[in-house]
Amino acid sequence: MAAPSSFLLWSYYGHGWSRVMRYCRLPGLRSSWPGGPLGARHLSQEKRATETHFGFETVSEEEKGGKVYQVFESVAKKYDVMNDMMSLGIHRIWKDLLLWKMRPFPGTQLLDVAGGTGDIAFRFLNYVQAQHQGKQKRQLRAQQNLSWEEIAKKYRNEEDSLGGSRVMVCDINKEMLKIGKQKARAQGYKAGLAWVLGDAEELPFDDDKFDVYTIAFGIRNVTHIDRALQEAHRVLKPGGRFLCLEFSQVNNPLISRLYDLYSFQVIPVLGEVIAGDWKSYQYLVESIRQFPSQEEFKEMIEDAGFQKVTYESLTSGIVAIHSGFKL
Ligand SMILES: COc1cc(O)cc(C/C=C(\C)CC/C=C(\C)CC/C=C(\C)CC/C=C(\C)CC/C=C(\C)CC/C=C(\C)CC/C=C(\C)CC/C=C(\C)CC/C=C(\C)CCC=C(C)C)c1O
Ligand SMILES: C[S@@+](CC[C@H](N)C(=O)[O-])C[C@H]1O[C@@H](n2cnc3c(N)ncnc32)[C@H](O)[C@@H]1O
Repeated sequence: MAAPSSFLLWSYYGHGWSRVMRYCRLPGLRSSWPGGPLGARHLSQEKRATETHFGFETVSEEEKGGKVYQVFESVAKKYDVMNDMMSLGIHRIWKDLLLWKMRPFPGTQLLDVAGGTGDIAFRFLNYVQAQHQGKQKRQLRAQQNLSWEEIAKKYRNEEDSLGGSRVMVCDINKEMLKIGKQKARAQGYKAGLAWVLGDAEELPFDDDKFDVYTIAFGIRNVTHIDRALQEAHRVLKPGGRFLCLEFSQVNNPLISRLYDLYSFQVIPVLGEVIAGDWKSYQYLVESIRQFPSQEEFKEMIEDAGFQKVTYESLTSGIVAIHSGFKL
């Protein structure tokens, strides 16, 4: 797993800086909050039930799911390369940090919602396998008198190499899952991994089923974030943990200004050049500005019933990891 770079350390400790500029300050880019997850209070009573946002566009709630589906259907093939290009690989460090925060134990049952092309799931499998192998080696060293057949058997047992841990990747988009499955085959991930097509707002699982629920860069795209959070709470076992990696609010004015310039001037261009898709990357940067701040999102997680809710801002608040427990 990659060690945090000096850039990351700079950014990691940047989260204490003052939050001065809350929203995008590029002229004409964002003059109002068109009914965001918390901003619905700006809409009339009548509109509140039906309207939401898709980037900076106001759309009906019925329309939003279809539009989000089209975005990820369109970007699926270029999704991984775009992430490396846009973030110069920094998204990998954020995802590693999510795993380090999770610290899964042997036997952890993980549900990765909006799991897309499997980035979190593969990291989870690498992590639990490394942990389990380390533990097995220590045990083998302690049991000096095992025969070589017994030692070889321990190494061969694929399921056992994960110590019973499993990850279920759930995503609403067939194309993203297709790319994820292809990657899993190519990289040799098989044991302890399952894929399911499903909506974060209506998860196809029983109550109290998972130890950990993760959602990385997914919840921003969901129409009813409150429903997705309630579903996360429902499917977690008592004692289970919710972890969300998502874009958040930058609190340093200078970095915020550069980040806005980069987001609006560079990212759609990269989208067009690499993926032939300006619009989807315009949606990406707009949807980031619509998402609630660290504190607002923390409140939403608490409203869904989670306790001990905390968050950590990374890279000056470009992203944050929120954590909560079902107690
Ligand atoms: C459709 O929905 C989606 C599609 C997807 O593919 C993915 C997602 C979900 C998203 C992810 C999994 C992660 C995606 C990552 C990002 C959106 C990028 C996050 C951004 C960063 C980590 C870098 C943050 C940048 C700054 C703090 C500002 C620094 C910016 C600059 C120095 C450049 C300022 C830009 C201008 C003045 C405009 C003109 C510049 C140019 C034409 C030159 C172009 C420059 C570059 C390409 C270099 C960019 C530099 C960086 C990326 C890193 C810079 C690092 C530092 C300053 C330390 C999804 O939902
Ligand atoms: C930016 S990708 C994140 C993929 C992956 N978690 C990662 O970190 O690279 C967002 C994913 O959310 C999925 N998604 C959007 N709305 C969803 C919903 N209502 N339920 C489940 N997945 C959804 C999309 O299909 C897409 O695969």
